[in-house]
Order: sequence, then structure tokens, then C-alpha cells
Amino acid sequence: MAKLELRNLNKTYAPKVVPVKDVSLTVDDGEFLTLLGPSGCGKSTVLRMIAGLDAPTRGRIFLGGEDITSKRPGDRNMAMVFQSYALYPHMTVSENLASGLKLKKVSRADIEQRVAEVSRLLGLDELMNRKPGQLSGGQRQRVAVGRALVRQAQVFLLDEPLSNLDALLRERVRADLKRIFAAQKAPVVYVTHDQTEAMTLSSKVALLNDGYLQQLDSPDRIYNHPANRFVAGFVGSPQMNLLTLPCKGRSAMLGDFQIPLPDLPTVPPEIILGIRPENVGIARPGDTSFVRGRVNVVENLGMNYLVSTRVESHSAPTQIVRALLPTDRRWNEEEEIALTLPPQHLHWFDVQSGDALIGRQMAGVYS
Ligand SMILES: Nc1ncnc2c1ncn2[C@@H]1O[C@H](COP(=O)(O)OP(=O)(O)OP(=O)(O)O)[C@@H](O)[C@H]1O
Repeated sequence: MAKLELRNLNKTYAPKVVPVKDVSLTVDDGEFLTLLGPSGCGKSTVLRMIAGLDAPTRGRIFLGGEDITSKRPGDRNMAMVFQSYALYPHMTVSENLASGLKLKKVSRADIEQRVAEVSRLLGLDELMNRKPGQLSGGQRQRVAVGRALVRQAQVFLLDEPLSNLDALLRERVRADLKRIFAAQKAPVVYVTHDQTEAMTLSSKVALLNDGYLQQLDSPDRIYNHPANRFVAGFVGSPQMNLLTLPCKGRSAMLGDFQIPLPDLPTVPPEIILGIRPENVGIARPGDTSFVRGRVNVVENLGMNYLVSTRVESHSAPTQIVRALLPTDRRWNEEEEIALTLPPQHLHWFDVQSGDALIGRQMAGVYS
């Protein structure tokens, strides 16, 4: 088992196509790292460089302290699971599982033992004599994972393995993957653009945008302490409210409501205030600190209403604040509403750079 380390990894395809820019990170034994980000941000390119399918333009890759940057894919002892399953259609499940080991000239007894172990672990025993064409999508995906597990690789790489499954099946297989990889000792690198997968599966998330690593942190810290405006807006559904507000004295102005600013060396003319819809509350009788607005739109999400509120004033542009509210009270459009913004749930970002202004731990960003 071995630690995987990427140092200042860059990939340039053409002068203007630079999908990966200076990415550094480590994945320890037993760690499950997710590369998360929007389409085209460079996730698959990072994974392909780890696998050896693409060469970095600059930077190095280490496995267990050994520089493997120039090693051929076949010599890296990594197992990869693709979105497309990549199973042999003419072979049975059992033969598919065993095929990689046969090529490596593993003894017949060892192959039988490992295939039986993985089959038991993944619940494939009933399916061993079927061919991929006779399996459902979820079953095929389990076989694809089985092919990787059977190899006892030093690193597991998974590229959007659930994206071909429907929503219900995705949830089930996601739980299976969590259980299976929790039992593995090797580092796992998992690519997805689905934040729920990243948050539920990972011990560590690397959030990429435009080829740059935005934050490398635990799912909890990514959610509760986003390093910048991009991370804050990308993670969380419904999305965090991100309001650009004018500053006056030591306050940000939301309509006529004054929100005390954090302790900053200088007060900027404008600042971005972030608050998640689930943290916006309804003022109770006796509350003195609230912002008044009018209900703009009400969306029924089943468990909650997502209520968009218009906050207007003579001196500042109109803002929309979205709140996730219980369904025990109905809200009508244009009704007056008083919202609370608890100070402990406020995030502040610089308008120019987008960086978080407080609570950011730079040391954790490139750990
Ligand atoms: N072989 C290539 N030649 C030129 N450009 C490429 C090549 N492979 C990828 N790219 C470009 O690099 C960028 C990153 O691609 P990559 O596949 O890594 O993104 P991704 O984050 O995995 O996206 P998705 O979620 O859509 O798969 C994209 O703009 C893509 O068009």
C-alpha cells in the first residue's frame, strides 16, 4: 500500500488548452479522494495522468515515494473503473473478473480464490455465468468494480462510474461503493461532477475549476468553510445565497438592514455575503434583528418550501434572498416576510478575488 502524491501537475494540449494548472495533492492509504468540478474543469485529465494514459506537461507523480511520472500504465499497478464499464461482452461475469489476473499469469488456484472473494463481497454469486448483455446497468457496474478489486491494485481510479445509472440505482450503488472501498487499504481517486457523490463517498474532496485546485479539504470543511466564492456556489443544493452588498461604516447593507462586517483591515466599498438557504430563518415575535422583504416566488420541494424574497430599498439595488422553510406555514407571493440571518452562518468573500475573508485556513488548501 502506498501514498499517492501529485506535485505541481500541469497539462497543456495546445497553447490555449491548459486543462490542468499546477495541481498538487496527496492521497494516503485508505483515503477516498474525489476530484469534483464542473464539466471540462480537468478532472478526467488529472485521472488519466495518474493512470499513465496521458503524460503531464510539467510536474511529477509519486507512489509510495517513488517517482512514477514516466512509468508505463501497465507497470503502475493501478486499477481503473470507467464510466462505460469496459467489460468483455463475449465473456461471462466470472471470466470477466478473472481476465486481468490470467494476463498477469496468476496461478489458477489464486485466481479462483480472489474471484470468489470479490464475487461474495459484491453480491455477484448468482450472476457468475451470465454475460454482460444479460445484466442490468447496476449489475454491470458492480462487475466493472469487481474487475478492479480482484487485481489488488496499489491505487484505485474511478471515472464517473455511476453516471450511466438512473437516480435510484445510483443511490444504491453509491452506498455499495462506500461499503466496498471502506474495506480497501489502497488510495482511491474518484472523478465526478455530482456533489452528492463527492460529499457522501469521500474522506477528502479536491474541487477543481478551470484546471485550478480551488480547495482540498474534508467534505465537511468544503461545505461549512468554503475557501472562495466558487466553492461556496458549487457545493450545496439549493445554492448558497451570494449577495454583493454595499458597505457603509462597519456594516454591509441588505436593503436598509445593517449587517455588521467581520473584522477587516480596511472596509471595501462592496462585499459578497454568503448564507445557505437552510440557515435563513423566520423572525419570531420579540426578535429585533431581521430583514424585511416581500415573497417573490415559492417553490415546493416536498420536505420544504424554497421561498425567494425580494429585499428592496431606496438607496441600494434590490436583492433576492432564498430561504428553505418548513411546510407548516404557507407563503403567498407579495406577502411581507421578516428573515433572520444568524451571524454564525454568514460567509464573507472579497468582490475582486472571490476569496473567503474570514475562516479560511490556507494551510489546509494544499495539504
Ligand atoms: N486530447 C485532448 N486534446 C485537446 N483538448 C483536450 C483533450 N482532452 C481533454 N481536452 C480538453 O481539456 C479540458 C478538460 O477536459 P477533462 O476531460 O479533463 O474535463 P472533465 O472535468 O473531466 O470534464 P467532464 O466532466 O465533462 O468529463 C476540456 O476543455 C477538454 O476539451
